[in-house]
Amino acid sequence: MLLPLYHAWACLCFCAALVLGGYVLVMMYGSVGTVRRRRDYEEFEVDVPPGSLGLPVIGETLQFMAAIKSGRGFYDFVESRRLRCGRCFKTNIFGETHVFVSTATSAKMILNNDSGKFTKRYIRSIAQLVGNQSLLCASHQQHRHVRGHLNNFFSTCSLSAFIQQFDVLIVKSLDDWEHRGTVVVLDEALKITFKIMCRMLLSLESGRQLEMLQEDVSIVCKAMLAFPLRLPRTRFQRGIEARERIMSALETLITQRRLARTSHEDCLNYLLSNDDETECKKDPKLTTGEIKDNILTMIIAGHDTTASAITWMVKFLGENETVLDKLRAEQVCFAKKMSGRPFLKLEDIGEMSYASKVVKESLRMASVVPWFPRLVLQDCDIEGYKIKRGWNVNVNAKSVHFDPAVHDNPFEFNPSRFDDESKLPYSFLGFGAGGRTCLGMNMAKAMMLVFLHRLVTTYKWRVLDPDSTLEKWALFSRLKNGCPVLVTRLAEETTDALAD
Ligand code: HEM
Repeated sequence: MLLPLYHAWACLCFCAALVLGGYVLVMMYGSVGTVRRRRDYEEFEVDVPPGSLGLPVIGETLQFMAAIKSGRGFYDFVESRRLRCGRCFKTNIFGETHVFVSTATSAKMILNNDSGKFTKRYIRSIAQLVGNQSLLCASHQQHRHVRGHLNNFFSTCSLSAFIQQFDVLIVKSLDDWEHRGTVVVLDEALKITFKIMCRMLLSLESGRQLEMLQEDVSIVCKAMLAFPLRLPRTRFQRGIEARERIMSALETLITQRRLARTSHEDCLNYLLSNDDETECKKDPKLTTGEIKDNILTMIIAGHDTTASAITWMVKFLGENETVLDKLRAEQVCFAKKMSGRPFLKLEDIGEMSYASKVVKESLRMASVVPWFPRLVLQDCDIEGYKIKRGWNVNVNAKSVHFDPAVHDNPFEFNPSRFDDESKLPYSFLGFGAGGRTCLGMNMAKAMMLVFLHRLVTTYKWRVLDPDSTLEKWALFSRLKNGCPVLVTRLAEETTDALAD
């Protein structure tokens, strides 16, 4: 998840390296002919994955940057090499060897990590922003400890308490869409998911405190894509300052909660309530530092991803009338069934069979987190090739999602492909897999389902701009145009007809 960020700031280094690159190239190899011989030699190595390491120093960084700049995203870069070299290939980006794998079997081996040969990449500048006790940066031991506590909170029973709150918030947010006519879905979804995350984590719903937090989180997110230069007014330094403000606001909130001993229905309350329990040597409570770093991590990891996923889902549905009709029929029937009961419950979500497949199919097609980077800790074999310690291996989720050998007609938006429960394991990687599977997976699915239910039973919409260009240098796969749609309220006769 962090590799794209690393590449973002590394691109600045790269520009400087470009100037030096030509010089170094000539100095190191003397002539272009020598460079060619080196590349030819690499291609004939038998036991390492195929693929070119490109030019000395700069590798294939130029091509990588061009793919990202094109707006089609990094997938183009990976896909052209996959077609040429096969499902396991190597390249060199920003001076490091990267191996890309795109089979469900390799995904299983790397993400499950039973051999302990892989670890999530640690990037110092990211750790400075989210905190080194964050799940994204913690050591193996600390990760297990923090994850254990958070897993308990994210269990189904906590989710059940939040469904109604999601629903109230979504109904309120969707209420004024019809008066606006044109709505940019991504902008609206970002507001909704930020509020939901802050409600669920800290019981913050509105007011100046929420606005300030949103501003600061956005500064931290932008800093993740910046060159990590700690000079006054640099983007990175502004991110560090925003982090400090967030930490201090969380510190105040935690102190107030401890002093007042008031109870709230939120994640912070859950983590602090462990304060009262007898100290357990095996699994001690989370420290204030761990709590603060991970609240920030969850806001960052949860709101942008879910908002992007919602946006793609609205686009795919808007462009696939048959699927939308089938979904609307399911949801309108459902709405009639629960008439008299104003808000949704966890059990309702469990009954939304087709809608759940729509969510899954949207995540497959969108591949919001397109690849998962890991660092190789020991030499190993993948797909019959030798992989060296210190290399990066990337599980290329998007290629698995679009592999015709795994998913029939992969470019068709067809939720019914998930009717068959016995699908190849690890063929759907929308939330990752193994010990690093998305912590908020169930929560994200629930948010998407509640949103979907309210949207399709209240509105019809038309996608105004079908452009699928990706936002450049965004944290996740986000639509550049944000998906503008024209919204109109559904006529009552339509919903009545569908329910009959
Ligand atoms: C549709 C929305 C979401 C998508 C597509 C998504 C996707 C992912 C993926 C693919 C990973 C694994 C990355 C890897 O293995 O390298 C991940 C990790 C993570 N996600 Fe999500 N996520 C979503 C929503 C959320 C939400 C709502 C939260 C809120 C808690 C969240 C918190 C996290 C955290 C903390 C991690 C790191 C887990 C760890 O390393 O142990 N995500 N997410």
